[in-house]
Amino acid sequence: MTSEGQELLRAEGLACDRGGQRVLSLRRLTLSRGAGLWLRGRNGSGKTTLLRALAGLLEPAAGEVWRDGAEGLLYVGHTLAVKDDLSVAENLECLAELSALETRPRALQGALVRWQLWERRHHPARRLSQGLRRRVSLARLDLAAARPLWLLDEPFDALDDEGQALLAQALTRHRLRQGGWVLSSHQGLPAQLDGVQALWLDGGAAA
Ligand SMILES: Nc1ncnc2c1ncn2[C@@H]1O[C@H](COP(=O)(O)OP(=O)(O)OP(=O)(O)O)[C@@H](O)[C@H]1O
Repeated sequence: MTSEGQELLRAEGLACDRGGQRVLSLRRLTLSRGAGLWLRGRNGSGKTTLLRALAGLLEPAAGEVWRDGAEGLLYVGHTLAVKDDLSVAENLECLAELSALETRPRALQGALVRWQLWERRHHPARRLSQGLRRRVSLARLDLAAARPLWLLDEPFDALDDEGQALLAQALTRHRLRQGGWVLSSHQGLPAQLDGVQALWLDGGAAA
């Protein structure tokens, strides 16, 4: 049994190096169940580095990251892992399998419908615009309800207003079921996400 406000993620005294240089120092970051956190900062300020460290994909030079639960996390990187030769539906299934997410046909169908990809489900991904490719990548969020922690690198990139609204809905639903997320975004977040806590990174130190 989990309850609102219970800590989902904590990092303390974190320092990360890339190419032998210190690119991130962060005294403390916490995320509670039911909360979201928006990482902000200029290009190169360390948003991707921090997300990868929080996901356990990058070993910090110092400090500790603590994550709640055996239920795990979902990390969605900025690079679109969408394969040109696969159809929209095949790509989603492949992404779900790679992340060991739900792959039952009904769940996959529901995700395609929700992200308004159903009509294009047989199209090869090479025919998709960048924004539609981003939707294919993000549709896996619908299959990741059981992962309490989502870490998303620039998920709003290339999305039109409708795509942004779909993502905002997915993020809100996750908070309502007591999941939590950390995402980076250069652009302002849609109005549905007003009030989300922001953390500014400043290339080496977090404000
Ligand atoms: N593989 C790497 N080798 C060396 N330096 C790297 C590497 N990856 C990132 N860096 C450096 O680490 C710093 C932080 O990069 P990072 O990608 O985390 O920033 P970011 O805030 O996500 O940037 P952006 O807004 O451009 O996506 C930058 O100075 C970058 O040049």
